[in-house]
This record gives sequence, C-alpha cells and structure tokens, in this order.
Amino acid sequence: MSLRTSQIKSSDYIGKEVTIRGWVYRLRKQKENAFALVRDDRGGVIQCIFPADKVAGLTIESSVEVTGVVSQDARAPEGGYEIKGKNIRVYSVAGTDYPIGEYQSDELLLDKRHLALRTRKMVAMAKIRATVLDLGRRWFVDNGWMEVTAPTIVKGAVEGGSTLFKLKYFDEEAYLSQSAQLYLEAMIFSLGPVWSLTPSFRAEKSRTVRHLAEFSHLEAEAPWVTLEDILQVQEQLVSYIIQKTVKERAEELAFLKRDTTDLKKIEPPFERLPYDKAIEILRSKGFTVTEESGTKREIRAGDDLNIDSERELTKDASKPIFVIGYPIAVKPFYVKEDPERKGVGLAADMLAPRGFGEITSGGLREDDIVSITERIKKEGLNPAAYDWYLDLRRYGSVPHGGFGLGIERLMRWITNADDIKDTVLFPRTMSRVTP
Ligand SMILES: NC(=O)C[C@H]([NH3+])C(=O)NS(=O)(=O)OC[C@H]1O[C@@H](n2cnc3c(N)ncnc32)[C@H](O)[C@@H]1O
Ligand SMILES: [Mg+2]
Repeated sequence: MSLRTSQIKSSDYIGKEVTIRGWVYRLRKQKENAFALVRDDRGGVIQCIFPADKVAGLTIESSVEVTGVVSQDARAPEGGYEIKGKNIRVYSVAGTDYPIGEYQSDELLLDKRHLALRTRKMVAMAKIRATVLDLGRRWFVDNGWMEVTAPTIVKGAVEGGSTLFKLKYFDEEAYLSQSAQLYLEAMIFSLGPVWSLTPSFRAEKSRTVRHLAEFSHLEAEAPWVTLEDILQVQEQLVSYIIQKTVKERAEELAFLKRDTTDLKKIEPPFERLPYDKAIEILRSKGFTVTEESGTKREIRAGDDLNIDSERELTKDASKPIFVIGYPIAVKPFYVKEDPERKGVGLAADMLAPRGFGEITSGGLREDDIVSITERIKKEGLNPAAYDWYLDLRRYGSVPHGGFGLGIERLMRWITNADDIKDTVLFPRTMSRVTP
C-alpha cells in the first residue's frame, strides 16, 4: 500500500520498508548515486537515493513508484528523512523539455498554468484556497444558512450592462451571470437565509491586479434583516475564515512567506465609516479624482470611491472598514434608499486593510415595486427581463438584504499576493482564456 510523504516523515517509519508514488521533482546524479526528490500527489517531497545506473533514463516529472527503507539524515532536504531506494517502477518517462524550471516569466507560467500548478507556490495557494472555500461553507452551515444554487446563464444584468458577457442561448441571447443575488432574493421567501458559491462573470475591460473576468462569488441573502445585521454577518464570516485559515494553513502561508501577525488581529467589530466622513477625510488630504475628460479635481460628495481612495482610507487600518451610505446614484438599481436620508443608499462595501481594496459589497434591497421599477428603468435596463424579479415585490415583499464576497479578493489579502491571478487556478482576464 503506498503512503504519502507526510506519513513517512516520522520516527515510526525509520528502518521500515515503504512504497510511495509520485513524480520526480528534482534529480541530482552523481557518479555512484542519484538523488531524486519525489513529489507525492499532495505536494509533499522526499529524497530517494538510488545507484546512478538504476535511474539512468529518469527525467523531471516522470511518474514513479518507489520502494525503499526510510532513514533519518539531517542532511536530507525536506525535513531530514530519506528513502534508500530498493526498487523503482517508472509509469511514464516525462519529456526532457519540461517547460517549468527554476526561473521563467510570469507569462510562461500562465501559458503553462496546467503544469505550473505542480509548483510549490501554486500547491500552497491551491491548498489555502480550498480551505478558504471550505471555511466559507462551514460558517454558513454552522450558522444555519441554507446553500442554494443559482443559474449562471441569465437574461439580465445585476451590476450594470457594461460588464455583461453575451452568449447565444439556442435561438436567443443570454448572458453569463454577474451575481446570483436576484435568484437568492427569490429563495428567501421559502428557505430564509440562503447562501451560494457560484462563478460570476464580468467583462472587465481593465487590466488590474484586482479584477478577473471570472471569479468565485460567495453570496448571501436573508429576509427581515437590517443593514447592521448584514454587516455583522460579514464581519463574523470574514473573521472566521481568516482566523481558521491562519491556523489550518500555517505551513502553506509560511511557505508563501506570509507573516500572519496582521491577520490574527482580524475579529469583529470592523469599523463603520459613513461615506460622508470618508469624503471629508479624503478632502482633508487634498485627494483628487480624474474626470472622464482627463481633468483632475478635488474629490467631492457624490463621487464613488475608487481603489486609490480606498487605499488612502485603509492604508493605516489594521482591520477592514465598512464604508456605509454611498450615494444611491453610484449604486445599482436594487439598493434601497434610506427613507430618512434622500439620495443615500442603505449599502456598504467592506474594504480590506492596507489597501487591498473592496472585499464585499452588500446592503438592503429596494422592496417597494414602484421604486424598484423606476430604478430599473432609470438604469436603462429592460424591465421585461426583470418581470419575474418584480414578482418578488408584487407577492409578499419583505425587508431583506445580503452581500457578495469575492473569494479571490479575500485570497489576495490572506496570501498577500501581488496579483489576483495568483489566487485562482486558471485565471480568466481580458487577455487570457486558456489553458
Ligand atoms: N449578492 C450581492 O449583493 C453581490 C452584488 N450583486 C455584487 O455583485 N456586488 S459587486 O459587484 O460589488 O461584487 C461583489 C464582490 O465580488 C468581487 N468582485 C466583483 N467584481 C470582481 C472582479 N471583476 N474580479 C474579482 N472579484 C470581483 C468583489 O470582492 C466585490 O466586492
Ligand atoms: Mg462592489
């Protein structure tokens, strides 16, 4: 029975004969002996020593089954354990032109992502990502939220028509979903608090380190909630994911050289910063924005916040900041207007500390059919595509709200990755749709 290297690296196995299966990760041949670092299917590596002639034709990434006796030697790389090889079975000899080596360009690593996923960095990233997804699910399940699955082929925009991917759907036009939100709103009337993890698509015509064309979207929606309820759900969820990821993936975070001292401080409550106060802070710092015409001017009330303003607001923060009460004009049609403050939306964005930018957007939804119909029209959307959605206001409308969290945005913060593309296995951007 074959074992994984993590099992073998213990004093229990010293002197025992074991079998491991994996791929040749590094190969050093000397006159007498050859030293093969074999990587198992979870990325663990152990040194295997053979007489040089026994592994003559072996190449990097050849798939092998090694049998031998475990010994301990402080000089052995990867933890001081090694296998003195007795037998090696080669399943497949890899081509001698394996393209992933010590040093290569980011572009090549993206072009060969299907192979680069075998590198230690991407194995660590993939394991952290799997844990983040697992923890997101664990939090919702443990707190009584119901998982639902929304469609990803839809007929309407949620976040504005400019970032829709159009597709030919049999004899009609359809789009790839930007967000599951509208469907989650349909499910709260029978399932209460619901959540989903779906791919969301945005035809972002911008090359930034924070945007993907396809991202993993963790969304939630609940009936009978206030904006404060929605903020508390988010800060508990994000704190839970971060605190447990720091513990459960300490080895991988260490491999990525991520000092997690700052992440250990992430716990509720997060700061609530009113939008007007945020603008005041930015104006006091002489913050400027560039208009479409290219002219620069001082930021003022009514402007949306961009990454530069978010960075300025969070650069010295040790915990996320909720910016609350954006102007309704810069928010989508579904955002509820504050009945006490005309023109102000009951919405909030969660901004990660240290300039990592927006992690979530959320808030209360407009639950009055006349108001939301007007807002759909005002946004230039075709009300016919939302007739089913308006039924949710026609039949039993209730105060409700929710949020969307970008998994890759959260991952970029947790791993301190330079680029959001590093946090996803097969990134999709404006200039990349393969492999
Ligand atoms: N159920 C909801 O209320 C979600 C809501 N309809 C929504 O889609 N909001 S959002 O556009 O701000 O996107 C939500 C989050 O989704 C992430 N997001 C949003 N767009 C992207 C892109 N292009 N790439 C990566 N991540 C992205 C980011 O963290 C945002 O805060
Ligand atoms: Mg947003």
